[in-house]
Amino acid sequence: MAYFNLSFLALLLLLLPPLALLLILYLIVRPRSVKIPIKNRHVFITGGSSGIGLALAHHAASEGARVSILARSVDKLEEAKNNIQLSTGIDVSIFSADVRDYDAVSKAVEEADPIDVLIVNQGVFVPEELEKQGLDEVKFMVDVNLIGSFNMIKAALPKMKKGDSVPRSIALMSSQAGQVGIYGYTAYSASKFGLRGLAEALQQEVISHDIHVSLIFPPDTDTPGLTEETKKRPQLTSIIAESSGAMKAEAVAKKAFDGIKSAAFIVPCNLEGALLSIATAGMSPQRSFVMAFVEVVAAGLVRLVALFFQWNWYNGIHMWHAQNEKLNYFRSNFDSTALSFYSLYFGYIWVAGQQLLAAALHHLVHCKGTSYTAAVGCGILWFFESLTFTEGGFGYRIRTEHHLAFGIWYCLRKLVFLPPPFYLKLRLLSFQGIWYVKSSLLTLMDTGSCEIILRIKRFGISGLFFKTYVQKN
Ligand SMILES: NC(=O)C1=CN([C@@H]2O[C@H](COP(=O)(O)OP(=O)(O)OC[C@H]3O[C@@H](n4cnc5c(N)ncnc54)[C@H](OP(=O)(O)O)[C@@H]3O)[C@@H](O)[C@H]2O)C=CC1
Ligand SMILES: CCCCCCCCCCCCCCCC(=O)[C@@H](N)CO
Repeated sequence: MAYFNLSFLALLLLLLPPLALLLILYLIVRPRSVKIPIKNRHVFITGGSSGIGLALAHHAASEGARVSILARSVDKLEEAKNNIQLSTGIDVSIFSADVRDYDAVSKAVEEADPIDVLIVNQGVFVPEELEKQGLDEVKFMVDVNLIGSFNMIKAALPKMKKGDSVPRSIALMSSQAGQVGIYGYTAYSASKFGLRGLAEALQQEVISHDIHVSLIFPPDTDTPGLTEETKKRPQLTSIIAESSGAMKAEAVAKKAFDGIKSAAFIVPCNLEGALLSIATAGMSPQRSFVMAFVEVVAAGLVRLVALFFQWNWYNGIHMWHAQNEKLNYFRSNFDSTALSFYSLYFGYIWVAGQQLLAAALHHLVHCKGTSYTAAVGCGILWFFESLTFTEGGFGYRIRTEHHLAFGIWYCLRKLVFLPPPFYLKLRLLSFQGIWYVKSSLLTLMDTGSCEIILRIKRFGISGLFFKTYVQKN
């Protein structure tokens, strides 16, 4: 009995602090939780003719809202209007305006019904390193994403304040790149970080009018905008952005509306987004006492996870540059016709030396017999290849086997000895592999002094291999 009482007491003592914290948070979180209705309300979406905005419009219509969309292209607006009407039977009002043009935006708001839910979603993104990017593009992103949002909100606010006594919402489409700066997104991230300042301050200004601000943070989302973007996105931007995966526009729209309806200030869209939101909670309001509890309790741990992400990203950036340096070295050496064979020859010796050194170091550090043998084996194969490169058949026989052995050894080495990000390293590896094959072929073709016969031959179960036979004229 006494034993039971004691353990009961211990349990109570253990539970008391978290329960007390929950209670305190329940009492203090501000602004208070509120529900924003969508059905029969007027939802106005900028950038509603494409991608996430279009998915938001569909979603709002399917929940029985009256929907208006604003964008520049009338054709795209008409098409969106017809699509939504066809699938939901809801009539959509369309407004053609550039958010950068305050007068045009005011006119649209004037013509529209009073707005209950304003979703400022328009956005443009042209990723590039700042050094290469034109200032016109920087200004373009800041103008459309940030100043355009100011124009829209400033135009809509007076009428929104005067509405009936039902809670209203202003939602802003940010991006996970608006929570953490990402390589290639200096201007884009800045424009989206700007929205956060706008939103935090605005919430304090409009709370007394029962208007509630939401900030939505999607990861990469499959939209026409993203398709365009990925055509010119720096490889590193993609590698880092991929840490958060990709979503469908409909899924983002669903998360966005869940957030808007519960008047959440921060609206993450996936698991990484939830982590990111806890890591960057800062001084943002939090209406949910449960989420507030998670933020308080998990803060230290999530910060640690964030630092691991940074570790991963900076390693990726470092490796990418190292790889690029090698690439440039070979490229510049391959350019000259006379030197091309020799540079390839020296290039291989150089790599062979590297491999042998790596193998030796590896052995010193790990003392693992098998990987040592494989590594040395590969190194020797590299070396042989470099010696026999200009001799024709022999070199290429070795090359085939060496590629297989090298590939397996490399994968094993990456898998066993180098922890995350495995996929990142594999990417760089395949990048390197493809480059080796491509550049050697290109060089040989460039010289014009040799005849190339490219044969694809199947080796039993080992798959497809490229064999190149070179003969000097
Ligand atoms: N796709 C993604 O990976 C992610 C996107 N986001 C954000 O989501 C939002 C929507 O992106 P997404 O759906 O991919 O983009 P899309 O390019 O597919 O669509 C953009 C929409 O904005 C409109 N628009 C663009 N410029 C203006 C302007 N100056 N004035 C008025 N309307 C304009 C476009 O119409 P028109 O050209 O006719 O004007 C279109 O309707 C953006 O704010 C973006 O930053 C956030 C995270 C990830
Ligand atoms: C505790 C820490 C957890 C960290 C998880 C971090 C994941 C961050 C990835 C950032 C992805 C940015 C995508 C931007 C997409 C976008 O806006 C463009 N496609 C343009 O539209």
